[in-house]
Amino acid sequence: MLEVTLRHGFDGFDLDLSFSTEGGITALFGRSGAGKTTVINAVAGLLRPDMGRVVLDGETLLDTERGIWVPPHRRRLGYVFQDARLFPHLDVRRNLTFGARYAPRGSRGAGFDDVVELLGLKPLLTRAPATLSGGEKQRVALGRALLCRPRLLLMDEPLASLDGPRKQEILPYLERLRDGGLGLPILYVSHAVDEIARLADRLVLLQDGQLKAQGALFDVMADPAAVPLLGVREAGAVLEADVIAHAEDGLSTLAVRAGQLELPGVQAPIGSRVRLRVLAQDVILSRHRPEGLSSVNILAVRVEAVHPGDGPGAAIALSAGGDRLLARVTARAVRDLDLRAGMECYAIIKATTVAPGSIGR
Ligand SMILES: Nc1ncnc2c1ncn2[C@@H]1O[C@H](COP(=O)(O)OP(=O)(O)OP(=O)(O)O)[C@@H](O)[C@H]1O
Repeated sequence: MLEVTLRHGFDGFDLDLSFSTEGGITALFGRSGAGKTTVINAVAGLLRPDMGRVVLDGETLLDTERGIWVPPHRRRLGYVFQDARLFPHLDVRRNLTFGARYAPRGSRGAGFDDVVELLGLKPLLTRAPATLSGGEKQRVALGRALLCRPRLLLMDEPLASLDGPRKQEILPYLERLRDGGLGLPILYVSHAVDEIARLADRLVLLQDGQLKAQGALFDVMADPAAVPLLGVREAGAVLEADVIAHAEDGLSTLAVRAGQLELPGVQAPIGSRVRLRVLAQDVILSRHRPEGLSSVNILAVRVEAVHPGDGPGAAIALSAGGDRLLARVTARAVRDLDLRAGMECYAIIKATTVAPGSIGR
């Protein structure tokens, strides 16, 4: 749907990359200064790169070789930035209808009522921006962007200025947007791995202006080569699970491909599908099925690859009945357990976080 090739130099910084998306939410991840905003600006038309090509749904927005450059206001893109940038003198309703003015005549997409419903804006319509919380402001900014009926939504760190609880408040709305059938592709910049693990369908990893990995979220998150980029504490697989039962003691049973897991604090209803984030540092490997452990979350796995790190650690790519997992163990454990590709062993999962929502489109 979106193809991006860019080359651009600032003093002391060179951007040179190429990636494509396939709809859904594509997260652009990289540490500060990796070039994420530069990419967004080039796609938006706010930056004219030295060389590049941007094609959206078959329409060329930029092609430096052929001298094509569509100005920003003709690109039909929506933006949501870190700060909501609402018009302070207009109430929420008028901020929203301002967006609708920019919708091309006859364009298809969500209408006012749909957007108000999707983002839960009804109680806010008569409020002034100054009276809204940060999360509420971002919901209005998102609504305004949707009402322009863009072909692509660009979101640059939309949650970065929010505190933890406000972030949690807005995430379900972004999930609704992803799953709600609008079919609007989103390029989503973030340097928060938890946010990306929860929201993204695809992941593009940047470092120092270069592309380091791109692909389906499940694949990139479970790729041992991505560990240094994501950070050893944040790296870990994301997988889908079906909620099967909730027990009275607070544990819920979830099914993944390789078996069942018992997890606390699962709010999602029985029958729903959730995302599990399993940090690499929360996976322990054993050659034999362990017995008498306090953890009941043990899956039979096969070692796919052993990826030594620069330090004392190693990342181990695992297949759990087709789901991908990632474990981080010491180089000494690799030797002692004689971990090799193809080996069958057991993964003990110490902890996971659970997010509602479906993926796998
Ligand atoms: N207009 C500019 N002039 C000169 N250098 C720039 C300009 N814009 C960006 N840069 C440099 O390009 C590099 C990438 O910046 P960019 O804002 O794209 O990174 P980022 O990944 O979005 O970072 P952050 O997460 O901190 O926002 C940085 O080194 C930055 O200083």
